[in-house]
Amino acid sequence: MSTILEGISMNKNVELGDNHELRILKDINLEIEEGEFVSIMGPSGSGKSTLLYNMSGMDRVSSGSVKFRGSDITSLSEEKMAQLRLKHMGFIFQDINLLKNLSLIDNVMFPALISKDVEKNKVNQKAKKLLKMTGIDKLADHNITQGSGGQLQRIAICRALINNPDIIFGDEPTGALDSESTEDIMSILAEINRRGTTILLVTHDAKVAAKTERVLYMVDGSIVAQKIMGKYDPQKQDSKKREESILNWIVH
Ligand SMILES: Nc1ncnc2c1ncn2[C@@H]1O[C@H](COP(=O)(O)OP(=O)(O)OP(=O)(O)O)[C@@H](O)[C@H]1O
Repeated sequence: MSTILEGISMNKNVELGDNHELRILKDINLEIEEGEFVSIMGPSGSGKSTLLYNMSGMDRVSSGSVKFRGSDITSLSEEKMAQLRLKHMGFIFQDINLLKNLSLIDNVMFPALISKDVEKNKVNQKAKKLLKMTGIDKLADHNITQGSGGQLQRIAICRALINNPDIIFGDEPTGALDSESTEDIMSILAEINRRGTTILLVTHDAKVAAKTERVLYMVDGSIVAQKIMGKYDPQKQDSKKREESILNWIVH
């Protein structure tokens, strides 16, 4: 397997005034392999989201570096970083952030239409295919007030997939959803991962982490432990057992 993303001695500090500096990430080294499905857990405030944003180039480390497929992205210009994110990365957040004045399918198409030289027809077809894959093709022409939280999160997943990203970053993508919608979203993400897209997500929920193949645990700005679970196969494995083993692992 080859490494898609590598963080090397990552530190993130913020100035709080009064000559006081908060160390949010402390010398973190992390490799994510192509095709992996990894979750980050840990107590509130331990630095999970900050790690995700620094690994994805949405934020910049204070020292250390991040490599995407072997190339250092730490010192890319804002414009080059934005291009890299647009072409190679997809993002899904707890706060879904869809555009109000666009239909749901136009929201999905939006990141593709920003790029130059795209054929709107092709993008439309791709968006329709994604809506079908996530089971919400009937909602294409609706607006965001006409979808449930779970449906809108599927739209957000389609939007994250429209440019065929190599890696998807999720910050609590199921955080605002009920347990049934959480299961649906995790099944969709597992399918996307099976088709080859790498996924790195932050979650508080052991049920969600149970569907991933490696769980990282952060405390106070450091990764203090990791649990290698292997890929989840719903035909062969009991997700409840995986969830319990994660909860036991966290306790111990
Ligand atoms: N720009 C900033 N300025 C000041 N403090 C910050 C900043 N960004 C993050 N922090 C602080 O850094 C710590 C880690 O934040 P982060 O959001 O990464 O944690 P988290 O583990 O994702 O938390 P949660 O699970 O509650 O979302 C928190 O104490 C947060 O308040």
